[in-house]
Amino acid sequence: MANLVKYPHMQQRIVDEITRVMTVSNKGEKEEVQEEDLEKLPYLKAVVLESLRRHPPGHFVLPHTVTEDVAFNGYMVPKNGLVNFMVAEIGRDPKVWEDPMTFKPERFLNEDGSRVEGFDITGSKEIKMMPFGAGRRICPAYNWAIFHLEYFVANLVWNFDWKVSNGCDVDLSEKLEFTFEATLMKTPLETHISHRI
Ligand code: HEM
Repeated sequence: MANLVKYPHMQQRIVDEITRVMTVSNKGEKEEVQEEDLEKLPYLKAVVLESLRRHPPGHFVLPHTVTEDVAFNGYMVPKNGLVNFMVAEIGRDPKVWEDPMTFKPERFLNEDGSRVEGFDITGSKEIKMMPFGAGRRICPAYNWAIFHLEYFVANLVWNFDWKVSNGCDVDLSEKLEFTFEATLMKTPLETHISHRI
């Protein structure tokens, strides 16, 4: 949501995309964006994926241990050695992502923007980002979480216009909160919200 407040053209593109697939009821009321509508909203999905890449809620997965000595890329990880993964760094690797620090949802879309293309969040073919981990211990709720992110962002933006508060800017810098193992905004988001008619 912070990126959609900072970049109003992205917020508007989601609204336009929803407008194309939604109907207004015969009472003139807006319908709620439903689960079955979400698959017709590729730009919305791209925004959610880009958020998970650029601002993964956890910068690490749960710690794992190796059950035997493992030689990997010239390193030896001894049996029972604790291994963690730099989730945020993986998603911001300039060797893999062009202009990685820029919030650019289009990177997940095909050329004409009609679908999310060539990307597998489970990392079963290749790992370019892993906000939910990867492999056997991947977050079992990853599909559920993505569905809820799409559902909430769609309805929040469809019903309300989110703008920066007077005199404020959106600061996207992060702070790690080890108590909850989560990443929070260093400066909490302040917005002005009005009903979208
Ligand atoms: C955006 C939301 C979420 C993110 C980014 C996320 C991310 C993660 C990550 C990184 C792991 C560790 C994977 C690993 O160790 O390799 C994990 C594990 C797990 N997550 Fe999530 N998660 C999310 C939402 C949820 C939700 C909503 C639930 C439950 C309703 C959930 C349940 C679990 C469970 C049970 C595990 C442990 C799996 C295991 O150790 O086998 N997660 N999640």
